[in-house]
Amino acid sequence: MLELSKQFRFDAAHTLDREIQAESSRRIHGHSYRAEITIRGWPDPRTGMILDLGEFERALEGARDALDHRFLDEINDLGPATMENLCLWIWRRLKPDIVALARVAVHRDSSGETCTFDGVEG
Ligand SMILES: Nc1nc2c(c(=O)[nH]1)N=C([C@H](O)[C@H](O)COP(=O)(O)OP(=O)(O)OP(=O)(O)O)CN2
Ligand SMILES: [Zn+2]
Repeated sequence: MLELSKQFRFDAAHTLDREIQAESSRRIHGHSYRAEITIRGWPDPRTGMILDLGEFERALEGARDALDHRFLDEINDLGPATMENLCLWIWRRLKPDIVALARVAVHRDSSGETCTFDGVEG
């Protein structure tokens, strides 16, 4: 099998309830995120592609628009705006349009943090 990935970046604000650094985390603050979306499959013999990158990009646009320059706390079906929930949210958003979806990773490069979801729940 082959894997093909595409990325998009988004900047967003949130608050977070946590046990440590509670006060600063509860204040509205922002992060720069990079989402990396991976599909898995075999190229169509005629086109040589698993999925045309143009179509891939179009499928990602809606998710990016819904996250970029947003206050993540206001996204109803996200839950606490953690990297984990962002991964799950992006997966749920893309899966209906991208059948070959294999993995969603959310990175915060400035702090060296990554969360990855491969579609297996629980
Ligand atoms: N398991 C998780 N833990 C935490 C998450 C998360 O998404 N998943 N997120 C946060 C917060 O977003 C927090 O703002 C990050 O805090 P921290 O890593 O402590 O770093 P700073 O507050 O210094 O933020 P900078 O990214 O350096 O600006 C916490 N935990
Ligand atoms: Zn934060």
